[in-house]
Formats: sequence, structure tokens, C-alpha cells
Amino acid sequence: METNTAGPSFHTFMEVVKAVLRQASAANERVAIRADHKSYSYLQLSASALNISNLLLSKDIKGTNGTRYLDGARVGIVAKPSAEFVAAVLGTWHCGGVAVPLALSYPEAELLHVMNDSDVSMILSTQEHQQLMENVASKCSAHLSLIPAVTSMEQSGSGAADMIAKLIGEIEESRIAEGDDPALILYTSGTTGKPKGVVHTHKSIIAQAQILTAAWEYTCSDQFLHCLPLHHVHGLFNALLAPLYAGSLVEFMPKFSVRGVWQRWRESYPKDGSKADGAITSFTGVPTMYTRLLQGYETMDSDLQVASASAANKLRLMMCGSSALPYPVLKQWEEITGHRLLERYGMTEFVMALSNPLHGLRKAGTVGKPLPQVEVKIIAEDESRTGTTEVGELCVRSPSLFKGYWKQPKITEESFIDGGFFKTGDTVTVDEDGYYVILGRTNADIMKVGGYKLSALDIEAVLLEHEVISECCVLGLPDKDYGEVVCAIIVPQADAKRRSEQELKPAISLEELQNWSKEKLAPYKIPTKLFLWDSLPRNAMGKVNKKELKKLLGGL
Ligand SMILES: Nc1ncnc2c1ncn2[C@@H]1O[C@H](COP(=O)(O)OP(=O)(O)OP(=O)(O)O)[C@@H](O)[C@H]1O
Repeated sequence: METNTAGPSFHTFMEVVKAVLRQASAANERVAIRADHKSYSYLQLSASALNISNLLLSKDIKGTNGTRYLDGARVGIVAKPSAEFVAAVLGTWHCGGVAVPLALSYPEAELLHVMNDSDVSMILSTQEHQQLMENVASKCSAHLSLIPAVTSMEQSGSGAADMIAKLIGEIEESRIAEGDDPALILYTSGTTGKPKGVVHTHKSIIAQAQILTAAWEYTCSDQFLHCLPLHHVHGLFNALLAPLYAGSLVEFMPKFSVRGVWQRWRESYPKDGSKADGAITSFTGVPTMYTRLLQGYETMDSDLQVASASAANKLRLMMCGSSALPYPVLKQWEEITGHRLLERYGMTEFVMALSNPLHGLRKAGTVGKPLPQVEVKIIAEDESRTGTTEVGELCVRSPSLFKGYWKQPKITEESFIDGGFFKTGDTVTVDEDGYYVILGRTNADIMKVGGYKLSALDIEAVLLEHEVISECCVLGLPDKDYGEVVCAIIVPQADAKRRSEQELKPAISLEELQNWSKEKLAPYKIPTKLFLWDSLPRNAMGKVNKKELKKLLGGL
């Protein structure tokens, strides 16, 4: 996207909005969001954002010191993925507030923890969450306001020219937030400890939007189908803020539906070979979504399979991340749709850092190389190691790095090494072509078994090749002789499960698993404990909390 400002680069996201508005001519008002069969232009979103900003300013919010802007006051945002969510974030930024997007799935206690920790002064919510939020707001002494519905293009005709000029004028006048000012607090999911508030600035947000737009060539011709939660970076940055920065269209499907996704792709590219208006061009998901889509594909009749596979093939880009993409999923997806999923690696603290290339070789089992402007280092744990392959903790320096953990200066300081590199807590290695391989979270995925350091992700990748195994999770459980032993929790394939119920025997026994593994895994990597479960407990991003599981299995 072109920058229309005279200055060097954007400082706040509102300036991005301004630039997009300038591009939206009266005759060709550009659509930003599609949801519930309605379209919302960049203009309508911006008008709503200004409304919300005025609404926020009209409240007597603590922390505003009587000034005409929020001065960094935190605003909790509770809305399903919708035009209203986007307008609430932009409106908060417009008046100098800090947006705190909240998980819709959180129980009240967890919502309260996040609201109290971030000390929100104001909650913006849609009507469907009003009752719960009234309760929560009163308990954390915050004001609650309902987000006014954004007018859709179906409801109001164009009349854009005057409006654009007026909006740009207003945004121009209200240059209240600067690049280094906090703009966003996202809470980590707590896989490795208590959820922490990660503070991003206007500058880090813009930097990330620019990095992703450049790396994956997002443009105003892109139309994203969005099925991810908005309180994590994958859904918020990769699938929303960066596309909006690039002038793309984002279509929300707030509840991921296997049928719905396949159907939307088929509508986009009908059997006659045409491309429908509003056709989806881009998709990004977590590995479990692709697993579910493959399962859905298996249940279709052959005509529908042909139509679905051919439609999926016509998308420009399909990406995957947030946890390791199992090789069988990558392989089957490629066989069916012709797309080799673009796997990338990111984290709340710096958003995205490593990615397989848009053009060029995407290597299975790797997350590619550093994105433009991103620098990485590996800190080897064992300085005296003899091998040539470097294994150690990944450290990242990037313009998209967060400012710090909210109210946690000590933890923030401890998270950085000299030179401003952030310690990710992930153990990684690099292959012969310079592609990074994630071995896992050092304190959850790296097991110490009889003197060997093993990667749970590495073992999971092998076990998933077994025909009976649908999902698996490997973790180390304490053992008095070996330090830890390798434990596998396995979810059998539906067929295998049915058979096992008929035959009254387990879908797979430990002995069968061990015999099969002998060909594929070094002896010390073969699981010595096995649990068969119906499903794995996953969070909104499809991740398994191994610390919790270890506790459950008596390991901690
Ligand atoms: N492509 C990938 N392959 C393997 N792991 C990945 C990939 N992408 C992300 N991850 C994992 O996800 C982590 C980042 O996720 P996020 O910031 O949501 O933290 P979390 O682990 O869910 O929660 P917390 O920070 O509270 O422990 C990375 O540190 C890495 O372990």
C-alpha cells in the first residue's frame, strides 16, 4: 500500500486508516469487513471509530486527568469478530486509549483477572455479552458501554466524498498517540505460566503489519476468510490488522465451521471455472483446523470432493501456525488442494518472526527463515557442545517487539539479553539450508530422559505417521531412575476406535506402539507410558497446555 503521508512512515494505526480512506474514492468505496452477509467500508468503520472515540471521551474515565483524550487508559473490548470489534479497537486508538481485546470464552473469574490486572477503566461490549459484562464491570469498577452497531453498505448508500474529507480532517487534528505509546495489551495463553499482559505500541503494530504485508504480498485484491479468535496475535495481526493495513477485505466467520469453510471456498470458485464476486483468496489457520477440514473432506461424496479440492486450489495463499503442523496433515493437504501450507512461527511478544517463503521452497517440519527486518540468534545452552548443529534458545530482535510485560518490569528485564534480543523460551535448531526447526518450549516440550535431551515435538511428528493415531501429545513424566520418561497421550482415528470397541481391546497397546516405533525412533525416544483418550484438551488456538496435563497425570 502506498503511504500518503509526507513523513517517513506511519506512527499510529489511525494514520493507516487515514491513508486507506484517501484511497477510497466516492465512486469506489472500498470494503474492509464482511460479516453476517453485510459489508462495511473503510469509511463506515472509520466513522464508527470516531463515534466510539467520542463515546469514550464523554465518560469520566479514571486516568484521563480531565484532558480530552484517554492518555493510555485501558479499554476492554468484548465482541465477537465483527465490524463492531474493529471499530472499537480503532475508536480506542483514536482517542489515545489502549485496547485490551478479551476472550469471549473466558469464564468470569478469568475475565476479572485480566480486567483487574490491566486495570481497565472502560469496557466496550456488544449487546450479546451485556449481562455478563455488567456483572464484570461492576466488580472491577469499570464503565460499560455498548458498541453502537456499525452502519453497513446495505443500510446506507454512498455519499462518501465529503465524509472522507471530514474524517481525514478529524484524524489529522487528533494526533494524540505517538508511535512509542502503548496501543494494545494481549494476554498470553498461560501455557508456560500465569497469563502476562504483553504491551504493544503503535509503532510495533505498524512495523508488524508492514513486515507481513511485504513477506506474504498482501494487497487490496486479497479477501481473507477469518475464523480465528481476536485476542491472540494470529487472528488479530496475520488475519486482520495486516490485511487492513494492505487495504484487503476481511470476511469474518466467527465460529470455525468445517462445512462453512469448504462451502465458502466452493462459492468463491464455482464448478464452471469462474471466480465469484467477493471470492476468498487467502486463509490462515491453526493445524487442528486443517485436520478438521481434512476429516470433513473425507466424509464428502466424490463430486463434492472434486468441487471442494478444485476451489481450494484456486486460493492465492494458505498459511498455518501457532503450533507445529504435523507432516501427515501437510502432505494430505497438498495432495488434495495442491497447496503446500506456508508454515510460520510467532509469539505474542513479537508477533511473527520466522516464515517459510511465499515464493521458493517451503520445507516441511521447518518454520523457514527470519522475516524481513527480523534478526535472530541462538543461545546454545551447552557452550562445550561438539556437534556442528546449533541447538539452543531462540532470541529475536525486531521492530515488532513488544514494549514490556504490563506492570512486570522485572520479568520484562529478565526476558531480554544484551543488544535488545528477546528470549523466546523456545528451543530451536537450524537445518543445512538455514531453515529453522522448532523443537518446542524449553520448559514443556524438552524432556530430559536418562541424560538425553529430547524434543516432544520431534516424537509427536513421528507418532502421527501411525495409521491408528489421529492426534497425540508427548510429555515427560518424572521418573526416579531416568529423571523423566516419555509419555504419549493418543487420540485414535475414528475407525480404529470403532473397531476397538467392537473387539473389546484398545485401539493400540503400548507394546504395539513400541514395536512400530523401533523402526523410526532411537530407543531412548520410544514412549514407555501410553494413555488413550477420546480428545485432547485444547485452548482457543488449538494448543495443548502440557503443564496442566503433567499436573493432571501426577507429574508435577
Ligand atoms: N509453527 C510453529 N511450530 C511450533 N510451535 C509454534 C509455531 N508457532 C508458534 N509456536 C509456539 O507457540 C508459542 C507462542 O504462542 P503464544 O505467544 O500464544 O504463547 P503460548 O505458548 O500459547 O502461551 P504462554 O506464552 O502463556 O506460554 C511459541 O513460543 C511456540 O512455542
